[in-house]
Amino acid sequence: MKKVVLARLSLITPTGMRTDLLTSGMVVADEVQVEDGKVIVPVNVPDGFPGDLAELKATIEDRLGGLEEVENLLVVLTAEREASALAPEPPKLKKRPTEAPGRDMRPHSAKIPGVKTIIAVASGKGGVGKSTTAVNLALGLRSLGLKVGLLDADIYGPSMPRLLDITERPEIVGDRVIPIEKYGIKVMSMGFLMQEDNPVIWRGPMVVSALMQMTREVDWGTLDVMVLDMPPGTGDAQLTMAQQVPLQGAVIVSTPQDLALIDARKGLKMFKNVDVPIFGMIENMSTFICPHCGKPSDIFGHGGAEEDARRLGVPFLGAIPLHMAIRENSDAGTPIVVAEADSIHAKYYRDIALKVAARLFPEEDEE
Ligand SMILES: Nc1ncnc2c1ncn2[C@@H]1O[C@H](COP(=O)(O)OP(=O)(O)OP(=O)(O)O)[C@@H](O)[C@H]1O
Repeated sequence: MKKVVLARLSLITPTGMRTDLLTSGMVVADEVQVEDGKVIVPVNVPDGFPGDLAELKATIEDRLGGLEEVENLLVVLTAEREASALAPEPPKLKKRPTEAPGRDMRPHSAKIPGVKTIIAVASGKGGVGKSTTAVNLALGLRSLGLKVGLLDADIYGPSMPRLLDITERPEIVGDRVIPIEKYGIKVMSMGFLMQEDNPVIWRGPMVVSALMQMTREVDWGTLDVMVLDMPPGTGDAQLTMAQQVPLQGAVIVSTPQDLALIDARKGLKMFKNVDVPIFGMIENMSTFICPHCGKPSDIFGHGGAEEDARRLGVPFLGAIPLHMAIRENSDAGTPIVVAEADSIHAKYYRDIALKVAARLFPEEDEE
């Protein structure tokens, strides 16, 4: 079956290219996944690709979709270069278009059907616990009775398969991917589509079209809120995501160390530049609680993010201590908000979720 798929791909020469998809290296045979009628085709779009991405995707879908054995097909466009360079309409203006704004002053047209609100969880640098925060925040929002989706857009190292212990692959029905449900939330991650030993996505920033596929071609159903776990950092890929996804707001995760705070400030600036409101900063790994004696120690200093948030005029959403139980539960794929729902740590996350929900749904708060 894979041979037939590859043979069909070898017959496609994209407009403006001299050679077919396989010869040009745009499709690498080992990266094409074929399993029980499910076919995933990652396409590496080269720098300066002369053709039309939508047309290319449609051609591949057309040629492969006609095969009897292909039940589900997903064509994922990826690129080695700066994501912004491949944006469908490269954003020239820093500010979003202002025509037909909603009551939150964001354009209606950009909304994803069924998805009421989207919030980004971002960090200025890697390893500060952004994904752990995103997943526990999502579950905290769920515990408030909201319908929640979690989109792992951290294409450099998608962590949701590990943090939520998800090993199955999502179903593809028609041309829509069905997100995986875990602990009452709907989850989608590039990590679900890629094999661990086949790190196609890690090679470089993903093109915007791949993110668009994850937001718009996934069957999210009805969501009150989608939590978007952004890639760490403030580069072009992140900026493009912040521009292309209709975000209601962003939260920035930082550790108390100065360096992380300097990076966090870059994150704040990035969202401000594209007119996305900052809901606030979260200080992660703030105080170390000794698992033996329960004594708190401020290993990295404490309160850095809180002071910084005050200075920068953005809300401080809360501090999460550095605690073994948080890490152990993360590693076991059972986030602390569900694993130890009555613990003080789960409460910290739920308190943050409450503040975020109050910003997302202010009108319901007023009732
Ligand atoms: N409050 C905490 N207490 C203890 N361990 C934590 C805490 N927050 C995160 N961790 C641990 O720190 C490590 C990094 O966390 P995580 O993967 O969430 O970071 P990240 O910022 O998303 O990383 P990356 O930038 O690599 O995507 C993980 O092992 C996680 O379990």
